[in-house]
Amino acid sequence: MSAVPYEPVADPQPVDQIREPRRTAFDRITAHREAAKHPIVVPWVRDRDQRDPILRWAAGYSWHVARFHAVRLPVYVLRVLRRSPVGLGRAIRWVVDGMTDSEARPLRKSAVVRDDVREYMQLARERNARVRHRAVAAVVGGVLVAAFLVWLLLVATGPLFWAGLAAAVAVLGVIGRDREKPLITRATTPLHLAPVLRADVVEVALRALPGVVKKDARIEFPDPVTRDGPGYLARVNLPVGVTPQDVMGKRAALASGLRRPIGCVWPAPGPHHGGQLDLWVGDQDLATARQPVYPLLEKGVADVFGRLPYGTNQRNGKVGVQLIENNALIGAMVGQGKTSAMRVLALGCALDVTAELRVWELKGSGDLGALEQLAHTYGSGQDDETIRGCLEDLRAIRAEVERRAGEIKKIAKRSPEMCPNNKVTRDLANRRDLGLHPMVVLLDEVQNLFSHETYGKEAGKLALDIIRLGRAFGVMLVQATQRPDADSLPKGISSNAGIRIALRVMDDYANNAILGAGMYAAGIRATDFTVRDKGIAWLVGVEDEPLVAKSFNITTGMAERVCERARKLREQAGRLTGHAIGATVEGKGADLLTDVRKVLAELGQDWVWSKVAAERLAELRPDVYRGWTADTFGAAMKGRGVATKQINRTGPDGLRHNWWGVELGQLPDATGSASTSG
Ligand SMILES: Nc1ncnc2c1ncn2[C@@H]1O[C@H](COP(=O)(O)OP(=O)(O)OP(=O)(O)O)[C@@H](O)[C@H]1O
Repeated sequence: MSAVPYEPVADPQPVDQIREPRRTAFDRITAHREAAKHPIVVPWVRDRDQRDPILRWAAGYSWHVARFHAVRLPVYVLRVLRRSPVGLGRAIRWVVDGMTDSEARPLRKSAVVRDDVREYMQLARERNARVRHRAVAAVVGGVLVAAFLVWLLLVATGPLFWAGLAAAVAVLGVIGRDREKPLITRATTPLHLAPVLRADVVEVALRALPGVVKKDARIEFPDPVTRDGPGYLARVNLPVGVTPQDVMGKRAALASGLRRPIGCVWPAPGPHHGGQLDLWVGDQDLATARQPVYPLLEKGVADVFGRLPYGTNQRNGKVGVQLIENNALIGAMVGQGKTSAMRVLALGCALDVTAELRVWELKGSGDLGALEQLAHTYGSGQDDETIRGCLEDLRAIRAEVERRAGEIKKIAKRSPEMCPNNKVTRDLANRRDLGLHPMVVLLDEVQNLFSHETYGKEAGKLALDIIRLGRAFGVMLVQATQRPDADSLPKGISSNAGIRIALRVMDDYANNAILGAGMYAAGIRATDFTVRDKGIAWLVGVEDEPLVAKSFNITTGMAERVCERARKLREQAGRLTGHAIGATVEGKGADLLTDVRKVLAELGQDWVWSKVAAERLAELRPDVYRGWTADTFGAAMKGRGVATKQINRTGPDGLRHNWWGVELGQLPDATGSASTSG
């Protein structure tokens, strides 16, 4: 940082004695010229993502209201009929009362009792004048009513008569309505509307925080409280020595002082100095506020090198997460939305056809099952077999990181401009020949891996190596855990994760284990979230400052839809690999291993080269295997746990070749127990 140049001021003055300069017309014009221009059309009308949900809501709301009242129409008719005689009585009474000036009658009586002739005469004159005016109005009204009755009884026939009668009854029903019981039932009960946030309310709430603001300490509002998105922003200069973190640590007490739900109250450091607080108070609790739908649900693709859609913040603004060159750790108590948070990131990766996904959901719930159709490796379960599969995959990924490091080194030597800082770039990732595409490894309920008696230790070491070394080479680990303790989450793993996401956690230990040391003390507390706050998390490492966001709520059905679209995109781009190819085969009602056995039986051999197998499979079931190459076959077999190997045999051409293929002995036996080798 360069030093600020110092030039002595000719005539120094203490600043507190300088008078506020007078603003000239030029100053004011300049201020307007530099002023932020308000948009001509309100932004939500132009933004499809905001406009469509509002229009959809308006249509849905109108439809609900229309149906609600249509069903109750007969009840409304009965109510009006019942009240119409009362209405007739009321109308006659109004006329009589008006013509006799009944409202001033007590005054006239009082004047008579007091023998006050002058006052009585005065009141009598006023009554006569009033009654004269009212008589004119009554005559006009009476003529109109009489004309209406003549028309109704003598002229109107058929539907016109009934319509006229209904209108007359409706008017009388409305006049005779009971003030306690409305004629029309409400179709909705609006939410309690939050009161406007005022500076004095904020000040009272801040002063009431236990042990934060001393009595008589000054609290200032540099700007007036303003409307900011769906809430209010109060910028506060806290008393000297008090920090925003002191307030952030007492969010629940602050919410109590403001008389709002805690999910509406979001204090954060202000932009100008260390004692400034930006208090944003939402109209609605973040847990219940309406959220835009996942933007890539129906169309669009993502880029792992850019920001992947994650969710929305308190202001309903979109929050994206940049995974490339990062590793992510997600932690929370059971059932708060860890897997959903992981899934929303995974869907983004799925929609980048270049990204290879390796998915290990180590609970066995199938929550990430939608990704199976496009994942290079996939496992679901907490049994030893799945954990071992995951470990083997980590070994392969570790080796892949090594290979990529060598590849990058070669490229950097050959043409340094292609990989600045010795890192994978989008251009390098797009080149298939280099194999430097993004590789995203999802490990859900990772505590089941790291605390495994046999495989846990090695898995922890491999994961740590991958986290430390893989970033620059496009390999990223996204892990989720519900137990961030030392046994279940090796220390280096949490401290090396660049992106940390904490949904509701139990205590400060878990909070800091996921978000990083000191976060709880700094007021970044995922302990403040309640059971209702599903999907809401503190995110660290996504922006310069920690932020709160709610992940897009994606149901299993939505995830399936997105993944089906992603699989098609990958098929078109020829980017389906490994397990996904096997899954596609199964999706078309075939079983790869059974078909390979058939091919071997047809050939009368106990081995087959991949190239030959691909051709024979395509003849066997063209709808499933058409277009397969030796590589496709190798990847698909690997996805089924059978690695191809080099087989040195004489072919039908009489020549000997050492090509890749599989042997019958490698295939799992009929009972399904794998006898994998190679
Ligand atoms: N962004 C969200 N908005 C609304 N509801 C959500 C959101 N994210 C998750 N949920 C709800 O929270 C519940 C739990 O989600 P999820 O299975 O992802 O949690 P989890 O922490 O992985 O649970 P477990 O510990 O049991 O695996 C689900 O019913 C889901 O609908």
